[in-house]
Order: sequence, then C-alpha cells, then structure tokens
Amino acid sequence: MVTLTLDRLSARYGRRQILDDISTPPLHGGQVVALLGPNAAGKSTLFRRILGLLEGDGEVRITGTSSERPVAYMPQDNGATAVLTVYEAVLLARMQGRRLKVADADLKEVDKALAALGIDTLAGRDIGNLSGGQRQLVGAAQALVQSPDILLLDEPTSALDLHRQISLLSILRRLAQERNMLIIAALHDLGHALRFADQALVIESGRLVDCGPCEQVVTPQMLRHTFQVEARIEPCSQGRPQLIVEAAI
Ligand SMILES: Nc1ncnc2c1ncn2[C@@H]1O[C@H](COP(=O)(O)OP(=O)(O)OP(=O)(O)O)[C@@H](O)[C@H]1O
Repeated sequence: MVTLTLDRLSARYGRRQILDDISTPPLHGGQVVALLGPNAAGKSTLFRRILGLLEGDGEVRITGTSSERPVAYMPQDNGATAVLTVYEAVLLARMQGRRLKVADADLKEVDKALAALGIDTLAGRDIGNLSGGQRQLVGAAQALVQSPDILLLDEPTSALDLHRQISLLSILRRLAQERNMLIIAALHDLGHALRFADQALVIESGRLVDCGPCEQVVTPQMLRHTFQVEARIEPCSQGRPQLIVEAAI
C-alpha cells in the first residue's frame, strides 16, 4: 500500500520562503486527508512542493508503489480553454507520460472516470463551453483517470452546488477505499472535512499546526487559534460530528 511521508519540508518562490519545516507521520493509502488552513496558508504551495515543482529543503517520501507516476494533481483553477471535447481532454490526461498508442483499457478508464463522477453525458461537449462546476468535475476526472496511488485535489468542491459537493466527496471516499488510494484534498469547508476525511493536516502561515485523525485535530481550540472562529462540534442525530460556527472573532 502506498505511503506518503513529509519530512521537514520547506518551499520557496524565488527567495521568498513559504513553507517551513512541515513533517507528517506516514499517510497511508485508503484514506482521505483534509488539507486545511486559512487563505494563503500555503496549501497549494504544499501540493506543488509534493509534486516536485518547487525547490526547498526536506524530503517527500513515497513508498509502496511501483508506478512511475504515482501522484496525480487537480489544481485549483483549470482554466480549460483548449479546443477539445470533455472525452478528449480526459483521454489526454490519461495518456500523459504513457505510450502514445491508445489501448482499449485507456478508453475504458475514461468511460469509468466520467461515469464515476456522473459527467458521462458531457463527453461530447467542448470543455471551453462548460460551467464552472462542470469544469471542476472534468478536472477531477482528469486526475482520477491517471489511476494514481496518490491524488492531490486543490479545493475540488469550490465551484459545486451542495448536492455535487456531497456526492463528489462521497465518491472520492469510496474510491480511496476501493483502490487503496491516498487522497489529499484542500478544503475550506471544515464540516466537509469532519464528515469525509480520516485525517486532517492543518497548516498556518506555512507551518504545521497539527496532523492526525480528523476528530482529534479539528477542535474548538484549533478553530479559534487557526481560523479565528468560535465553534462547537456536536454529534448530529446520526452520530456524525457536526460543526456549528457561532461567530468570527
Ligand atoms: N507563484 C508565486 N510566487 C510568489 N508567491 C506566491 C506564488 N504563489 C503563491 N504565493 C504566495 O504563497 C503564499 C501561499 O499561497 P498558497 O496559494 O499556497 O496558499 P493557499 O493556502 O493555497 O491559499 P488559498 O486558500 O487562498 O487558496 C501566499 O502568500 C501567496 O501570495
């Protein structure tokens, strides 16, 4: 099973240090990790550092995979402007770094990804003409179709209506378990994090606040210090933890 460990990780843009000394315990496949932090905390930067797109000290250790490209990434904005249909865009994502010849198995994976995300009816549409939410789901399909061991999703639900937010997060949770995939999703909705994530990794101003089981990390104290909100966490009628925000402080 795949494992990702961050060891004293830092990252910078030019000379500007953004991330400093971020370490985590091993994060295992089969789980969803919520990457949490206020605006400009460094969440997208952490993804770019994990992908090797930025320089910095420390180490990103990935074990338990035989894949040459174990990590797939869905950026925050995929301002898709290419003249491609949804099907072609997802197939192109599948073929990145693979041999050029498209096999039946590749087409099946594209069909599976579109169906899993409920966007198979968009297959023939031009990606340039989609709504923001539709584009976001296509972005998720482009990441998923790469059959990664580790999937990094930067605010995957930010453009989705409530139904699609819940259904995407449920699908991702199920796929993580079925495929033993590690999913790390940057989320601003801490209620979603409590409901769908196994672990939470919280950063603030480029430094680690905490990393561990969601219910131990997302506490009223952390919410007060890191997010400046007064909040309670109470079980709903079905026993699931619910976030109740009283006020911004
Ligand atoms: N290309 C860049 N060059 C220089 N600084 C950058 C660059 N991209 C981001 N930054 C800075 O790095 C810091 C962290 O930004 P980052 O996008 O990682 O935060 P974030 O936690 O993802 O924020 P948000 O929740 O607002 O999307 C910010 O101060 C930002 O201005």
